[in-house]
Amino acid sequence: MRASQEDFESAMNQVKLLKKDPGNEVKLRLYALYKQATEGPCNMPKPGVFDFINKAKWDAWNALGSLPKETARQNYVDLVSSLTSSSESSTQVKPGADRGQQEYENLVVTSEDGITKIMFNRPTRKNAISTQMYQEIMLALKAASKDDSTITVVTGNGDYYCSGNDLANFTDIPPGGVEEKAKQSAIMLRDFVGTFIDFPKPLVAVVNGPAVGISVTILGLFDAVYASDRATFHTPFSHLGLSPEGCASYTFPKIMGPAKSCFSFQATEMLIFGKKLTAGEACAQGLVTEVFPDSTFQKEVWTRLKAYSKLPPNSMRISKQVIRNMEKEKLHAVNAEESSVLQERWLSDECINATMNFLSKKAKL
Ligand SMILES: CCCCCCCCCCC/C=C/C(=O)SCCNC(=O)CCNC(=O)[C@H](O)C(C)(C)COP(=O)(O)OP(=O)(O)OC[C@H]1O[C@@H](n2cnc3c(N)ncnc32)[C@H](O)[C@@H]1OP(=O)(O)O
Repeated sequence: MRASQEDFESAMNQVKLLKKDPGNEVKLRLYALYKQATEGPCNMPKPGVFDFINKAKWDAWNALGSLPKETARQNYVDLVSSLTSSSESSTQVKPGADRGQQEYENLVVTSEDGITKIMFNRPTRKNAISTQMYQEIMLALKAASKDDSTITVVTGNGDYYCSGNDLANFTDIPPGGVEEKAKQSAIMLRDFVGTFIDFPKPLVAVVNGPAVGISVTILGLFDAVYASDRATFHTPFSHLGLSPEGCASYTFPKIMGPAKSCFSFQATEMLIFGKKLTAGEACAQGLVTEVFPDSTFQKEVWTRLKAYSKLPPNSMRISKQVIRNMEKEKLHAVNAEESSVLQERWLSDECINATMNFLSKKAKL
């Protein structure tokens, strides 16, 4: 069932009654979804760079791209519902409380109905993963592995699931120079992927829109992947002078390969030639569990997840161990090898030129 006009209006009223200021990121998101739901794609001229407030609003609305009005209305209702429930029955997880520091800057993490939801929250950058965001995702996963929830879900805010590594990560060079940056990044990447390999509870990706790069490769480490039919799956490593990570060099041929072969041309077409798959194609290849029409995606997926979250948690955790443990050692070895190969790749002319072309706006995928 989609959110009706009545649900939408009721959500608008609830926003006015919120006891706690939800913060600027969420307010911008509410604004953008409201505009998209009522007027469709952004139709305002872009404000000047010094008109900060209107520029931020325009960016947020424009970032929703061609998201259908009905989906925006549903997302608005879902967001308001998560805000009202987080201030009432559910817990808005604040890792800062554990760490004695601030909340996540690039994620919205909520825990409700036995499900911890980790939502990428940089919609104006298509949820590209900055260095800080890699750290926040690792922290959020570690917290989720110990909390009371039964299932952990990863999803994206806005029209994208995630556009992969933030290419601006290449510009933040420490005093030790680019070699030092590559070394630190390889360690970070290995730890990041390792957190997914070792994650002890059922881990589900709710892929709300296009997914790129590392956000695609790590899907092979999830226990279920539900995708909207707007989602696409793209690993343009050769276009960027890179090579696969996230254990995809091992998991993708295994997932996509025909039963009698140790090799899969579908996997190589994705990982070497950068072929972008539609959600339907990714499902046919086994990378996606099930595809849903975008208009009913959120409703159907969350109804199903809520039912799954009521299953006995220990049984689910043990089943995951039984299914995954035999592979863990191999996955850690693959992860170490992929990270070490990338450490070299990041210093190559092919990678540096491709990254600079993107950052100087000469090229997109
Ligand atoms: C020295 C070594 C350092 C290494 C550090 C690495 C650390 C770990 C690495 C792990 C390995 C990961 C690999 C990958 O993930 S590879 C994939 C990388 N991703 C991309 O190449 C995507 C690039 N983005 C695009 O091509 C397009 O933006 C996209 C097709 C995703 C969307 O296009 P669209 O036209 O719809 O939207 P915009 O381009 O206008 O996007 C809005 C703004 O967001 C910025 N953006 C989007 N994606 C990224 C990104 N991945 N990195 C940085 N910025 C991104 C985009 O530039 C727009 O910004 P402006 O509004 O300022 O123009």
